[in-house]
Amino acid sequence: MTDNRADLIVQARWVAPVAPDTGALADHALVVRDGAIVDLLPTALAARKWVADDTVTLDRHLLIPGLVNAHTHAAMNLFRGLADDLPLMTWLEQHIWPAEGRWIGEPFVRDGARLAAAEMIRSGTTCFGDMYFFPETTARVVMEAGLRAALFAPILDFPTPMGDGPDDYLRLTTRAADAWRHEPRITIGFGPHAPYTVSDGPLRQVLTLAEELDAPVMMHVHETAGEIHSAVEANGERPLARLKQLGLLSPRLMAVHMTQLLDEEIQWVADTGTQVVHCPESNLKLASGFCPVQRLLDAGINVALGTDGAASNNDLDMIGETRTAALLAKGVSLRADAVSADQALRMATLNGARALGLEQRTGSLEIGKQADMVAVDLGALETQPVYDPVAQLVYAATRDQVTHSWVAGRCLMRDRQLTTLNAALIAKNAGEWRDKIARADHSSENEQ
Ligand SMILES: CSC[C@H]1O[C@@H](n2cnc3c(O)ncnc32)[C@H](O)[C@@H]1O
Ligand SMILES: [Zn+2]
Repeated sequence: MTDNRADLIVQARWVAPVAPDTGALADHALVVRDGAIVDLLPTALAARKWVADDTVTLDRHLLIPGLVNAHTHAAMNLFRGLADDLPLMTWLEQHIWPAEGRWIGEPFVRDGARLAAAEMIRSGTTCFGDMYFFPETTARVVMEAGLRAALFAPILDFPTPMGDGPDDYLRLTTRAADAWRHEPRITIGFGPHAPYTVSDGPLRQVLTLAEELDAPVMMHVHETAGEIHSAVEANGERPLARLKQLGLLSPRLMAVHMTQLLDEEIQWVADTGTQVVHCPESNLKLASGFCPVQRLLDAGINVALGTDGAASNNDLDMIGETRTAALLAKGVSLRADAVSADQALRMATLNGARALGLEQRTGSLEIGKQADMVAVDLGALETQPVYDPVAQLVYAATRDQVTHSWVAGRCLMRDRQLTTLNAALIAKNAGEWRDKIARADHSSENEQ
């Protein structure tokens, strides 16, 4: 093997590596060998230095690290639009949990995760953090799609279609972690659902097992003011204080939502290195509240971005989510410099990878990392003229301008054509699920 052999060179009008430098490099080429990035250099030099099997020239495009959706429930794509315009607990208790009780099983999770995987690839996501039932079914879809994911197996106090209770869920998670430990594109973690659905005993077991297996933990925390009020009324303690007491606050924990935070609590999160996942559109739609993102960033906390599931967002569009995060932070802090375009892109990429424990593999276009990247065509009229490519991506571009996607150097979308998934079949299956679910909903209405 000669030193100058490469598998792929992508020559782009701009490359935004996110790290070590922010901003965009003009007319640069990224060189890939054996799935990893081996060089990033001016295009004019690349042809002299490297010989590649395949060269892709993208002369209107911005090449960025693949977006990292740090919190979603992929299979819930099949519940998109099932229950809208409701607050969190009504939405969950009266609509989503009954629907999950009726429909969740491996076929639902397989078809829902495929629909989500196709949507994610088409909108620039290459890696996601997922909390949902039957995580190994989702893992098989991730492998088929060519994506990368950290899958958090649910832990709850009560029975569900996946198991009888905490002991069952914990057993399933450890078994799955063992089964997938050699697959570099899959990480299995623990997903204790929320402080109000998991009691202290199982939470202590999650902590012990996660440390033993060196696995990440994901939990919905301080999503609404109601969650805090009920906890204080029931146990005289705010949920975050309880998690701190149990020893759960650490870099291993991804605390999702975090809309209700006292100054003292922000300090605990910073001191323990706890990761925060901000889901602005789900928080807006369920009227849950606002995460104080700029205050968290100022305290040195790693803040990642997630869409949450398509049943509460209602899409898995990380470009849209990034824009919402940047705009909302300005409104909430009354500071126009809060969450700049560069910071927003970092939250949507490197911060997500860090939160998921995948920072060594993905999240930026740095030599040695896996070649997880997407190209966005900024040549459209709607994104002309281009003064600052990163600002244009965050404030003006839309997801349909994503043209190419690669994970570990493998192409998942070329010129908007999916290469690993069958879009027509996925859409057909989604329609069949809709018919079944709507028919059942309709007949139960008639019974009442
Ligand atoms: C235990 S699997 C995941 C579980 O979480 C539910 N869910 C989806 N979105 C939210 C949210 O914003 N807050 C709390 N719980 C949520 C989902 O329906 C599954 O039951
Ligand atoms: Zn969620």
